[in-house]
Amino acid sequence: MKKLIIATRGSKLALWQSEFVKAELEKAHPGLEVELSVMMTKGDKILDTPLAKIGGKGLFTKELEEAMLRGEAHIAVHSLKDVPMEFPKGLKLGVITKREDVRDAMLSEKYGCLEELPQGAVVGTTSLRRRMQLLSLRPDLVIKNLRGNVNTRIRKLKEGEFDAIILATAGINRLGLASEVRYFSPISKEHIIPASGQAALGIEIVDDAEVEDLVSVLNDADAIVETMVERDFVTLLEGGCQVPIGVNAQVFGDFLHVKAIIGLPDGSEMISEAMSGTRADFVTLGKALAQKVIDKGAKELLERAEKIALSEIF
Ligand SMILES: NCc1[nH]cc(CCC(=O)O)c1CC(=O)O
Repeated sequence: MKKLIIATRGSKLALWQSEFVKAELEKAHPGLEVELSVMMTKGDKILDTPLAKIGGKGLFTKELEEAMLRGEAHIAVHSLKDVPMEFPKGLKLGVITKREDVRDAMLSEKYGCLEELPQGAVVGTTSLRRRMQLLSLRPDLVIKNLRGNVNTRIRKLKEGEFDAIILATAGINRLGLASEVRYFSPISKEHIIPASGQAALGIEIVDDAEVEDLVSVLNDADAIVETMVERDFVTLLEGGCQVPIGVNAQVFGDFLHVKAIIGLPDGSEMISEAMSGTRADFVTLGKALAQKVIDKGAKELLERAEKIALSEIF
């Protein structure tokens, strides 16, 4: 193969991620030409509705997948946390890359960190996972919806609509945006558990051995182990992004630890659990943790969370 085509969204973060993969592939395979094919997805067009209401995951990938299935592109680079668990026939998850910083972060023009936010401060996020964990720490906060790509969200912060906003540290670091705001403060995983797959890239590929072989140089063993555990956990809970689920696994040498939290969007009821094992347990640990929270009533709680999310919040 001489030329590999990457289907990509046009947002700054998507372009950064696709350019990164292009550069890495061209470095690993001298002589290979990699080209970006930029397209709009439904998720890029609908900017004013919370994602939980319009179907969430899949919204940002469908058009890219269609291009691959038509043979117009070979791969698509996604933030793994936005990648659905199942793929259309003919496509698969070919690569999981090394993770950036997995933590969420608080950005503000006025306050240095969560602890400094005054009573009743207005915090922007549309993620139910972030809303739940923020309100459980600080029930006094006022959570306001905030959509749009990373750059749009920072612009809205600077326009003064919010005292602070919450974004993934990975996106800020990749785009080099930390200096755009006065305060940028990553939030400890003890306070906010990140989303499944956060900070890794997932490369979706056409089911073709040559393509798979070319892109496989970007696989990261630790990221594969960690995100497998996280994705298994979410799959067993049948949680889309309409439901508040935080789950994060981390390997330390041969040791593997995972913790998760699920609950109601206002943080008033939550189930939180953790488990440890060895690295080799990565095939079972996510499922085992899911069973543990299911035994504590997680499915019923998530059903209530979903009803509340769809009816009351937005
Ligand atoms: N939901 C959108 C999204 N998908 C991936 C990232 C950031 C990068 C990453 O987590 O890999 C973001 C923005 C955000 O949540 O702040």
